[in-house]
Amino acid sequence: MTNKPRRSVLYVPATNAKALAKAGTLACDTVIVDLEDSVAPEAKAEARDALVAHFANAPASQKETVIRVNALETGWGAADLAAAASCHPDAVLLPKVETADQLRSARAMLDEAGASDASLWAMIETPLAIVNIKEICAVGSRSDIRLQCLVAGTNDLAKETVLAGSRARLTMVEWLAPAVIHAKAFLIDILDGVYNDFRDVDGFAAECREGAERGFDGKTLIHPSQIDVANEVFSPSQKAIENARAIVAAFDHPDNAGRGVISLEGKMVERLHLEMAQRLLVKAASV
Ligand SMILES: CC(C)(COP(=O)(O)OP(=O)(O)OC[C@H]1O[C@@H](n2cnc3c(N)ncnc32)[C@H](O)[C@@H]1OP(=O)(O)O)[C@@H](O)C(=O)NCCC(=O)NCCSC(=O)C[C@H](O)C(=O)O
Ligand SMILES: [Mg+2]
Repeated sequence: MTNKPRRSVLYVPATNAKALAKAGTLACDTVIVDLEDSVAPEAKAEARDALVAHFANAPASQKETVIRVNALETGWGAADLAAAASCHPDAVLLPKVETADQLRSARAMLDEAGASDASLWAMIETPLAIVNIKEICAVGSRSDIRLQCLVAGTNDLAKETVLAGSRARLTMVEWLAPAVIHAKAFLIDILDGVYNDFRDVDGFAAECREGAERGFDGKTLIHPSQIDVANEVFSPSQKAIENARAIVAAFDHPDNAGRGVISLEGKMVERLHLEMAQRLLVKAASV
């Protein structure tokens, strides 16, 4: 887990030069340049060339940049990883991760290619990934692997599990709950999946709020119109910030020195709440 805000994480197909140029100007926290599902099989080589050209020419930016490669098991994965390594992104996102060995292999290839500064991210989007989530997180959180973020792949998970109908989102979050729990246990960030109906602003906002309540650190996005809502929902609210400041101030008061529990506005507040308040203020300062 880092203090980096990852409220709004926008996918951009590597083949879409116009969108790539635009992405650098947008208010999203992170951009994922995609070589995988948004690129047709016959355009994979062209996408790789476009990726390298983009990184060579893009103006320097403070925005976190991630490259999603094709799985190493495909015919494109190794060449994608080599191209990604040459771009020196902040992270490489591996799709369809199902075992810890896939993380070890990708880490070794990146290190060998001189990209040991890039961290790993992993898509969780198949039933086997959920089954193996503990091992994926345990190995991934080691300092020699540096798995920083899990990303829910809700389209692939729906395809694999044939989720459909009015309760599909509810069932989806039940499927994803083990990933959220293990991400928290191993201090790895976790991002919610995409909302395909990008014209449905209310539905998107509702899904963001639900994801935040369930413990996701941010939302993956497919369209610029989704950025502002995600930034707002995944930022600490003004009310939460004021409450956190009041807790910190109360514990700083000389009358409360050495006390483990105090009363604040009619509520019991313990030192664990102080830690939570401090963490929230750090997060608020980072966005
Ligand atoms: C979904 C889209 C194909 C829609 O594209 P389009 O019809 O061109 O949208 P608009 O005309 O409304 O675009 C308005 C302007 O915004 C720019 N734009 C659009 N999308 C992006 C973007 N993602 N990043 C940056 N800029 C973007 C357009 O260029 C227009 O600009 P301008 O003309 O200057 O006003 C398209 O949005 C799109 O391709 N989105 C990303 C799709 C993608 O990457 N999919 C893969 C990731 S999803 C996934 O695979 C998740 C996971 O694996 C799973 O299993 O769930
Ligand atoms: Mg997917």
